[in-house]
Amino acid sequence: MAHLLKVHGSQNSFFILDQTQLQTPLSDKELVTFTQKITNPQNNVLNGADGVLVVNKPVRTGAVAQMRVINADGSEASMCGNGLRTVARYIAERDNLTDFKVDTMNTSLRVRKHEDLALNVPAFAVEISPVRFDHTALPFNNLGHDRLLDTPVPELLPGLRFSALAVPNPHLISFVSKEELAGPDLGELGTRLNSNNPYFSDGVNVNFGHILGHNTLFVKTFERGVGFTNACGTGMSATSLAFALVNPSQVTFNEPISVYNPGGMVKTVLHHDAGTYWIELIGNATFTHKLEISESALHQAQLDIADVKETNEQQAYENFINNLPTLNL
Ligand SMILES: N[C@@H](CCC[C@H](N)C(=O)O)C(=O)O
Repeated sequence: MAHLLKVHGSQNSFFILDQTQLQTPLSDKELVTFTQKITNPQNNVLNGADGVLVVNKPVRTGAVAQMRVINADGSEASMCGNGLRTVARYIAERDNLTDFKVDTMNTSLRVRKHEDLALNVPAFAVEISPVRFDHTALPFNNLGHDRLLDTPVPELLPGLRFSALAVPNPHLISFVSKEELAGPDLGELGTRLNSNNPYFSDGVNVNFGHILGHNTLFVKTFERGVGFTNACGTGMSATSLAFALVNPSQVTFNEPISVYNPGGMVKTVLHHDAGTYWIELIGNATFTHKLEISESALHQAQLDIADVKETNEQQAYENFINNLPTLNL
């Protein structure tokens, strides 16, 4: 029997599949088919998910494992911040570690166990880097700019200003009013830029940030390969850095920023060392269910789940979010 975990970070939900525990790892084609099926809520496996996090053996010296991120539509992302926290916890418990490195598509990133976010809400801190601003890193084209930093871009949406950061997955960010946050713009722009369009040829994660105060933000994300999500870890990290660069008087580096999102709250800490930006993302790593499935069912993407066990961690997470301050949004 193979084991899967259903997990979430700020209710950005995933299945974790540890390929090192299988007799035969899934091929890339099998991973795509399996992900598209198990994440689809209509297939009734725990209401689907935003993606599958695949754990493999490390590929770089110094890392203890590799994480691959398969989005719900089968595309592969270079990074996933909420997902990395849950994979960090999985590996920490599997290998009895507290501070180590995990390979992602472009680089190895440091992860470490953090004090619990609240009673019985385990938390991890993960490095988000490298950060790039140039249009080749996203990539974007045909907008008449090499980089966007609080730049009006009427081709995208008249009246809003945009910043673009790769961390290293691509993020487009705009700081908006309460009314704009609640309106249709995010869904329309996210859908347009993740379909065939002249600007973002590989699609882009679109984040609307709403400033709540000093070092305090709300972020809502339309995620590439997924659609609206409860939270996007790399999106909240990129939006935190854009917040500091666009509104320097409202942000202190090296001190936690509280980032609220539709699924809860995380902390980010901005660093600027030797001319290089990097971000620490701190938040819950919650395991909600353990599942068993035969290896042959996995390979054939047959969702014959042999057993599902609830972990009882979700209640503690819900207590945590019920105790967050009420936001006037
Ligand atoms: N939700 C993730 C980001 C997942 C990747 C994204 N869909 C992409 O294609 O870049 C996060 O928590 O960072």
